[in-house]
Amino acid sequence: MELLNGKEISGQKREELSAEIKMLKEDGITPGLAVILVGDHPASRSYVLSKQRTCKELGMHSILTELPDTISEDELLSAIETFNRDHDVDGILVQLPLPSHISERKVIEAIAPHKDVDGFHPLNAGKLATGEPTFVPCTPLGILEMLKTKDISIRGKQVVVVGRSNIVGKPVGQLLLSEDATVTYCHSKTENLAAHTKQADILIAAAGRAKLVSKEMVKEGAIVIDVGMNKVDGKLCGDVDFEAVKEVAGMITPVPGGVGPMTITMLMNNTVLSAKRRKAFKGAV
Ligand SMILES: Nc1nc(=O)c2c([nH]1)NC[C@@H]1CN(c3ccc(C(=O)N[C@@H](CCC(=O)O)C(=O)O)cc3)C=[N+]21
Repeated sequence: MELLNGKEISGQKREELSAEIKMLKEDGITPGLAVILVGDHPASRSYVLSKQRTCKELGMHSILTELPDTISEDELLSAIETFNRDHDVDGILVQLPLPSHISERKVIEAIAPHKDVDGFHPLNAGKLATGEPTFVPCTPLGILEMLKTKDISIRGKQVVVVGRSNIVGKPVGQLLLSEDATVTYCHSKTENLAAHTKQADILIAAAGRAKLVSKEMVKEGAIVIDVGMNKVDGKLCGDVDFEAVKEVAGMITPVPGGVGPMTITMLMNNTVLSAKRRKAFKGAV
């Protein structure tokens, strides 16, 4: 078994990004990311701070707007609109989840699609589905980056995705389909889950259920990617029973230190991509 070390793979990618950022800055463009955090959920705050720290480390410009959870939907929408108009902001991220009185759909649709570095806007989701170049959600992109860095072949391989969320499950399947994988989606209503997961050359667990994937569900030598972020007894725990599954998997991502760091790196990647488009546009006028 080989460990797929997200921290290490992230480090290489961050060096590449840092060089690109340096070049953009020489041309007078500093990639800028605006993050909006509503409320003070401790986990959300810690993720957001980690995004801010990474921006700083890479020499990017970062803005954090913190709003109380009593804010109205309209006030949040107008904060987004301000960043839509701000020419120094290349990427806008509204940290999810949002308080229940605010519609996530409306908020995501308010972000200008060309600044939607999360890739959550329906226009960008549609482009991913039709195979047009677009902002791809950061976790799926991070998973692809890991597989490519490790020279893991995707073409013709059986990929099984457990989970069908709009932010991970659905887009990761579409992304790997565009890389010529054969993709199966499983979810909470799937009958005989293990029969499907046993077929996987690449198994992606993104269901949000601690230790859902047991050793019996994994084929010998499979690549196992764990997207789970569950809190169990105050400890972070993936969707895969790591200690057992590592005995059969060919490669496996740990939690923490696997997909999480890759997600943040690809958020930086998408913001740099957006800044490069800004530069191309600036060059054209
Ligand atoms: N609009 C929006 N975009 C997001 O991308 C988004 C979001 N909302 N809401 C919440 C989720 C969660 N998420 C994580 C990213 C990195 C780690 C991460 O780096 N985790 C580390 C450490 C975690 C720890 O130790 O607590 C690791 O896995 O090694 C975790 C979680 C992004 N999200």
